[in-house]
Amino acid sequence: MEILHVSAECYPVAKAGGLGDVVGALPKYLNEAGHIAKVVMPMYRTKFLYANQWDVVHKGYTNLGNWWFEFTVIRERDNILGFDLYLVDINGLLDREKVYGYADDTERFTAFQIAVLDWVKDWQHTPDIIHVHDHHTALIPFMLRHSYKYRSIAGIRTVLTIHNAQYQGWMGWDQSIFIPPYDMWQWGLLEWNKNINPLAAGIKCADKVTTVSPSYLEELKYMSNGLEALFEYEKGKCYGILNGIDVKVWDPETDDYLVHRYGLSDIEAGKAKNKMQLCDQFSLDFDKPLIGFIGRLVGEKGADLLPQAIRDSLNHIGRRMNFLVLGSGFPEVEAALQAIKPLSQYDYNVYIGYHEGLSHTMYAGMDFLLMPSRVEPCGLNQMYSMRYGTVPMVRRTGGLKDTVIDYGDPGGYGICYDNASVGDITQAIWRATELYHQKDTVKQIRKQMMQLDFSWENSVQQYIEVYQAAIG
Ligand SMILES: Nc1ncnc2c1ncn2[C@@H]1O[C@H](COP(=O)(O)OP(=O)(O)O[C@H]2O[C@H](CO)[C@@H](O)[C@H](O)[C@H]2O)[C@@H](O)[C@H]1O
Repeated sequence: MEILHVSAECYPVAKAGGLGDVVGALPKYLNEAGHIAKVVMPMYRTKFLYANQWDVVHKGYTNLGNWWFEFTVIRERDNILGFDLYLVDINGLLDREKVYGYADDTERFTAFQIAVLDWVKDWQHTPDIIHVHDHHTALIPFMLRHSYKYRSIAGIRTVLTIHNAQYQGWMGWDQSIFIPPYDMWQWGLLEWNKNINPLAAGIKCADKVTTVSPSYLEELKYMSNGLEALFEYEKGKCYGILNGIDVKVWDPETDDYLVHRYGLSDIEAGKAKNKMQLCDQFSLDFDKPLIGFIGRLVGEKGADLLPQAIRDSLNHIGRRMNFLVLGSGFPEVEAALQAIKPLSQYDYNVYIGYHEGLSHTMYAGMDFLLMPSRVEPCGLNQMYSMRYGTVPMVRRTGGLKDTVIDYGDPGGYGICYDNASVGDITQAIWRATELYHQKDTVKQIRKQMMQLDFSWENSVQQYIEVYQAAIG
């Protein structure tokens, strides 16, 4: 089978979050399973672009409403990612450094999707499946099926994976001219609540829809930012498949970002060295448990609860632990986290921004990773932390519920709580502080977590079954 992934992110080319990790790994493991998987994404101006060799494979001329533009498709020459990688260049729209966050994101991603379909239409051969990810590429199933100019390729099957249903790419009907002329009888497929809703259109039009964990699929039926009824209606074609992690990238024995690498045989010494490095760098106290947070500082991740939970812990549990936060997002959350810094007695620090290398050192050097998410479609951080022997402290939701068992339960290894509230987080922090001093239990938990299998092999088989079902 040949599968073309269309995505806004792909690690290490461009990554803003977990979507990049998944699209950087899944195709590689599909190829290893004997299929042909390729990725096409926008040609942002990132380091990866300048560091590698490319061939031009296609040049096209097309339009977004009244605006006509040229686009170029290039392919990475040496297959260094383990799959064919194509980038689409559209001057004026995609030639930016960041993935998202521009006022014209709707134009950027709609033009990207049109360019991709124009290219596929003119390609010498067609893939069996076009696999799109999140709302940035979710108009493709509609356009492929109903825009007149893609009639010759309308038979290609489509799969949509939802990594995050909070963001849906809403467009006003005044922007409908962006979509290449289509069968007007089908306008209802684009619509949801009086707007064009690309994610909803993708759910309606894709042959199969997947979410990134089984629990998240269930949750979407009663909590999906307005799409609840649609998920209930379309449940027959939806599948929940837990993400894997790229165990080649995320391996404490070989991780290039780590100065002190370690494996199962020297977990304690390895983690101690990494913790020492973090404590030196961020003026923290090595002897106290180190509890960290890595991620986008947004409501979904429960990041707004962190400042109060940290303050309450330091005030009420006592200064028996350290905190280190890495992330960026809502300015008010960033400011509230910065405001704790002057109160630190060598037990709190924060790095505002995105830092891939630091995240790896943190997974290795922390004792605990806090994830108080309100919504967590799958969550990769908890799986990375376990692979690095760091105990996850998660709210029971979505993929967190599917991957972490409380250490108080049979076979358990993590710390779990039910509510995204300051009280529950503080209680979990207290439990972590207590657990930290049970050295033998911690050693045994670390060993157990590092041996858990979160590799892609299992999930890849489930994707293959979904593709086969889509092809019929
Ligand atoms: N400031 C920072 N510096 C360095 N690295 C940072 C960082 N902030 C985040 N990261 C990294 O970005 C990734 C975040 O992945 P997640 O899966 O936790 O969340 P995200 O919400 O982006 O993904 C969505 O898609 C993924 C993939 O399907 C789902 O797992 C998830 O639940 C869903 O919300 C991790 O690799 C993390 O280390």
